[in-house]
This record gives sequence, structure tokens and C-alpha cells, in this order.
Amino acid sequence: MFDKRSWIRLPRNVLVGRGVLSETADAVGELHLAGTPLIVTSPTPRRLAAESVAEQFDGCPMVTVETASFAEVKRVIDEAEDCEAGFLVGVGGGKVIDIAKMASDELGMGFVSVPTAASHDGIVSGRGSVPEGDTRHSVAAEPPLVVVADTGIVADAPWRLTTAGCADIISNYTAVKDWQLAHRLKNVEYSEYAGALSRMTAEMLVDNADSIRPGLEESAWLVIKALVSSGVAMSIAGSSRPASGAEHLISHQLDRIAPGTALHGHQVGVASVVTEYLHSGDMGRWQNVHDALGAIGAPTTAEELGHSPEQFVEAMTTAHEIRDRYTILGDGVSEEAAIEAATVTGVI
Ligand SMILES: NC(=O)C1=CN([C@@H]2O[C@H](COP(=O)(O)OP(=O)(O)OC[C@H]3O[C@@H](n4cnc5c(N)ncnc54)[C@H](OP(=O)(O)O)[C@@H]3O)[C@@H](O)[C@H]2O)C=CC1
Ligand SMILES: O=C(CO)COP(=O)(O)O
Ligand SMILES: [Zn+2]
Repeated sequence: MFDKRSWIRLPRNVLVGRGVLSETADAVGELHLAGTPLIVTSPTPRRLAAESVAEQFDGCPMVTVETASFAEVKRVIDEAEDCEAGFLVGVGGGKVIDIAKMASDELGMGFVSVPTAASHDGIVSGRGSVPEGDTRHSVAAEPPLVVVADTGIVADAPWRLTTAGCADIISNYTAVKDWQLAHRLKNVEYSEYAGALSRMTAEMLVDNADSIRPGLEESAWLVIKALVSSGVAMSIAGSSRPASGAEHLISHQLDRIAPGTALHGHQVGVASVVTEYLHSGDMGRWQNVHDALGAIGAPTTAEELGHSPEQFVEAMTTAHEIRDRYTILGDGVSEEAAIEAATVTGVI
């Protein structure tokens, strides 16, 4: 009997471009959401964008968060209940977006995503990632109803945040390979649509790598478009599988071993060079990933990330333990194999 089911939760309005911040209230208004929003932001994005968004909603309340933590999620929930907010608007980087997304999920409220940096593909997805205990990977959260990405603001954000977003997209190549492998070996459900969209997104970004340069609004446009498309792939799949494979496991493990050392996207990019090597051993393939990262100025070595060779190898050999997600790491790679892979690819 045919018993497949799918429930795809996508944003309704996605605005990308110069000055679109000023259209936030219009984009939200179309959805006929009830009540006044609570704006969730952090210090820098507050100054750059959130104050202006609040004005569009007649000076609605605002809460400023500092750290990516469950205590902050709880504080946002409390504030939303106190001011009887109708929905949440997250204005900021990944920390803010994820806190707002997770608080919305808990409150059963609509969520609006206003990213001020193109640092990873969580800006559009229904996945939230706030560190809790040893857990670093994303969990299901409220997907945004509206996304407003002003390329003028994103282009002026620190360049390293944008290169991190690019590297998060480049890592889709290996994520899809891991997903296909899990499909073949473990009968994990695979979506051709989500897999193809994720891979195509990485291809388009790599094909345009030469035009991705600091301060250029066109670059912000390209990267945001790619992050949107990668987020849609995750929504189609109903999981982060299209954009998260062994390279993400290694990065999550690095976050546990040495928290706060490097940006998520930079870590998954470097790890992706190694997992591409593990997939095929073909120099052409891992070199392509390496060169694509290099072309946009993202790190390609553990040292550039700020991790020692030992830390990187430890992350490689233990990453398979952190989540029930089959990848090229299988039931674990040996220390010798990890050292070999990381050395051949020049990562350590
Ligand atoms: N949902 C998902 O799939 C994923 C979620 N994540 C989560 O995302 C978070 C990391 O996101 P990331 O964006 O890198 O980090 P942050 O949100 O911490 O932002 C990084 C820094 O950039 C600042 N900033 C943001 N926008 C601008 C701007 N336009 N101009 C100048 N500075 C700016 C922030 O300011 P300030 O200090 O004021 O905040 C902060 O200091 C982590 O919490 C991680 O868990 C990571 C990967 C995937
Ligand atoms: O970062 C992500 C996709 O790029 C989310 O992946 P995780 O589910 O591994 O956290
Ligand atoms: Zn990622």
C-alpha cells in the first residue's frame, strides 16, 4: 500500500533586495497576522535594522538578546507573554533568528525572519539551533512566514559572516552525497527534489564565486538567494539532511571541543573538503571544494579555523556518535584514517 506523506512548510513572502527592510510591515500585513509583534534582536542589529522595523509597527516592544542560550529563549517567551504579542519578528544574525524561531515554536506563534547577515542557511529554514548540553545540531522549530533580507544591510555586514554563509552552501555537495549514501545503505528516505535543489544551489554559488566580493550588494544578493534556496530544500525534505551531512557532524563536534572558536559555515566548509575526500578519494573532487572555498576567501585549513590538528582529528573520529545520522563516517573512522584524510587534503 502506498503510504508516503509529506507536509512542506515554506515561507509565504520572501523579500530580498536593497531597502526591502522598509517593506517589512507591508509583507507581514498581507498575512493578516493578529496582534502586535515582539521584535527579538541583539545589540548591533538593533541599531542597524530593528529600530526601523519597530517604527513600522508603531513602536512595538523589543527584546534584546546577548547569547545563544535556552535562558534567552525563555526570556523571549516571558516577554512575549507579558506584552501579549501576536507574533515574533527576529532581526539579526543566526543567534537572534534561532532564538526567535524556537520561542515562536514554543509559543505557537507566527515567526518573521529579518536576517542582517548571510552567515548560514538557518535564516529561512524550520530548523533552530541553540546549544543545550552536548547538543549542537538543529532541531525542528517554527519556520518563518515572512523573510525580509535587505541586501544593503547584509552587504555591509562583516565579510567573514558572508563567507561563512557561502561555505555552508558549498558544503551541500557532501551533505547530499551523505544523504544518498544513507539512502542506499540504511534505507533512509531520500527526496530527489530536495537533493537536486540543494546541489544546484551549491553549483550556482560556486559558478558565481568570482563575483562574490566584499561590500558588493550583488554578492549579498547571490548569497541570500542561495541561503533561501537551501532552506527551501530543507523544508521540502522536512529535515536538515539536504544541507547537513558528515561535514556538519564534524563541525558540531568542534563546537563541543572548542566552543566559539570559528563560525559554523567556516567549520563545515573545511570539514567538507575532508569528507569529499572520504567519499571518493578523487583529488579532483575534494580539490574543487577546497578551491571554491579559497575563491571566496573562506578558510581551508584547521589552523585558519583556529583549531589544532589534534582537535580536528578528534572531531573527525568522534563525530559519528553525536546524532543518529548515517554518513560517510559510518560507525567511525580510525585515527589513522582521519589523519591521512586531513593530511592529504592539507586541512592539517
Ligand atoms: N538554524 C540553523 O540551521 C543554524 C543555526 N546556527 C546558529 O546561528 C548562530 C550563529 O549565527 P551567526 O550569524 O554566525 O552569529 P550571530 O548571530 O552571533 O552574529 C555574529 C555577529 O555579527 C553581528 N552582526 C549581525 N549582523 C550584523 C551586521 N549587519 N553588521 C555587523 N554586525 C552584525 C552580531 O552582533 P551582536 O553581537 O549584536 O549579536 C554578532 O556579533 C549560532 O547560535 C548557531 O547555533 C548555525 C548554523 C545553522
Ligand atoms: O546548519 C545546518 C544546515 O546548513 C543545519 O544542520 P544541523 O541539523 O546539522 O544543525
Ligand atoms: Zn549549516
